[in-house]
Amino acid sequence: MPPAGGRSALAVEIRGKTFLGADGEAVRAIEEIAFEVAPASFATLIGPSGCGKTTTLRIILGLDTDFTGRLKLPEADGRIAAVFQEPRLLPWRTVEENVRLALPDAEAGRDLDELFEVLGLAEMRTRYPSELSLGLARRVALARAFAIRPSLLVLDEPFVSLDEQTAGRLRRLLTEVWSARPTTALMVTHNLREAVELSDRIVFLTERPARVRGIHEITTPRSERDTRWRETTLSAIAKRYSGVL
Ligand SMILES: Nc1ncnc2c1ncn2[C@@H]1O[C@H](COP(=O)(O)OP(=O)(O)OP(=O)(O)O)[C@@H](O)[C@H]1O
Repeated sequence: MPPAGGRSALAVEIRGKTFLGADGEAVRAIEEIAFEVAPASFATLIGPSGCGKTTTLRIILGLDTDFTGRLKLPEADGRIAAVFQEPRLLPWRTVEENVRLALPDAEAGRDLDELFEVLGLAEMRTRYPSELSLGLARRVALARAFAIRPSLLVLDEPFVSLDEQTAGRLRRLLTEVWSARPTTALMVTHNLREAVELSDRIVFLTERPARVRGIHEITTPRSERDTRWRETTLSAIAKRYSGVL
């Protein structure tokens, strides 16, 4: 149990979510998704295309309130940071300005040297988004998310559309920056390898309308997750959840 008044888990209980489709037909996106993410741990949501992953994140972010169920955020008045597939940087602002704009006024002058350093952005602070590759722009989006010291970090496919080498480097950077500033994190991905590398807990969803198909816990420290461990873990998961690879 967390101490009274301290950080608590993210608890998600979505008992139903229905959209009204363009033709007026009801589209049941989520049937029943319930899971928890322990304080300062990293969880991943994985499931087939169109099963309701982004909808779940939008509900958690408060962008969609039309659902049945309830949510418990890690801190009632805590900050939530979101990293989307598109880095969403302001093109007329430098890298540093883009990151600082996310800070509350009282923290506007805060020292961000270490954060830029750990994300390999120290030399990029005066660049503009148009001068950055997608991989670099995603690093800036990560810097902006961590800069606000969020109590909850939500990531929607942050490595999609990158070549494997760039994606691998970004995953390692995320592990490093998150390990130095652990916060309760929930990521959506299609990529099980990515989930296995980063997560403490993987929540598998079914086809739409989404239900939780199973929850896989990973207790091996990230520093011990070498190639051999990854392959063994992936095949154990594939055996248990056929069709997820
Ligand atoms: N605004 C909307 N209006 C109608 N239907 C919607 C709306 N948003 C999502 N849906 C439908 O709800 C279902 C879940 O969508 P969602 O984007 O959450 O899936 P996803 O798991 O994130 O998909 P992907 O893996 O392809 O990113 C899909 O069938 C989608 O077409």
